[in-house]
Amino acid sequence: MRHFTNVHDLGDLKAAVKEALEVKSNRFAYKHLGQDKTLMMIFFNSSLRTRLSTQKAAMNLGMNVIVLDVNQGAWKLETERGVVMDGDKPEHLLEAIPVMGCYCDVIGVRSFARFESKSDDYEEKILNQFIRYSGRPVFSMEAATRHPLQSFADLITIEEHKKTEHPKVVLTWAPHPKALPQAVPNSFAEWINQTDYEFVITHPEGYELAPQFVGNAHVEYDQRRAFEGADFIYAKNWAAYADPHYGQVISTDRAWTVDSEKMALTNNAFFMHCLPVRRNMIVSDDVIESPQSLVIPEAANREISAQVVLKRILESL
Ligand SMILES: CCC[C@H](NC(C)=O)C(=O)O
Ligand SMILES: NC(=O)OP(=O)(O)O
Repeated sequence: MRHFTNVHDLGDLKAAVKEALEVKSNRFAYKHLGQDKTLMMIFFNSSLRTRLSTQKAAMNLGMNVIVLDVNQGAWKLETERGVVMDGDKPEHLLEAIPVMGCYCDVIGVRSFARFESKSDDYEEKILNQFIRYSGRPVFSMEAATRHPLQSFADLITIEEHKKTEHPKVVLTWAPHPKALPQAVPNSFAEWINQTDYEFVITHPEGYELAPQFVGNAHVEYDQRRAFEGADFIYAKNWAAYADPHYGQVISTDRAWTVDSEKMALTNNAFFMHCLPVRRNMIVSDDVIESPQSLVIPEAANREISAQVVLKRILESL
């Protein structure tokens, strides 16, 4: 595998999950793969889980790791070609990217949607420049439209905990005071649509995700009806995608907060969230603290999803 940016890069998902569970049970068995190889992790945005789990995965594989927070310590980067650089940005991405590629063997990039241009975001303008100009294998640590390392960890977690072969999985919007990217819900939908689960997406009108990600999922505007009989509840906030409200918060209705009363409508469902989560906006304290909450094992599986991705990239070098 050269690059990892979406579900299709992993090929057969059942095989990928099987490999992940093997790695999970013997995670230090592959140190030879990463010997004398360097991972460079580049962050345009904040991170806790991705930063720590991906570094841990690289160390499990014997890799050296360099972490760069672009907006803290590096030069502010111009990303637009053709701009006269007489402002506050002393360096262009088109030099910085190949330079960074000189110092490593594999590059991970986090670059969220900027909500300035839907086309720039949905064409993955920043991530694709790293793929085009770094000369190295590149994987997404959450880009503008997807978060594949998270979605792979989510799938591993569901496969580890499902009680039926074809569980009902519900992706529910929940309120948040800030305009958050569509990357996590897009990616979760893209991955779950590749499974044979029953998949329902529920959100207020106006929060429809891009059709390419919704796929064959059933969209239900009545959250309570969506929760009926569910086996997994995956909560996440996202800003509006549809024009003219792209990137905007059009609701902070806390009637959509996931609480025990709503969870009682489900088939004793597990609760999932990628974290970080705003308690009592997205989910009530008692639900995220309940025995049905998988948020911690879900976060732990980020080390495993990253290790499988890095392992496959190293095997292809
Ligand atoms: C993993 C989630 C990262 C980011 N969350 C925030 C709070 O910016 C998001 O919603 O995409
Ligand atoms: N879920 C996730 O990617 O968390 P961070 O944003 O903390 O990396």
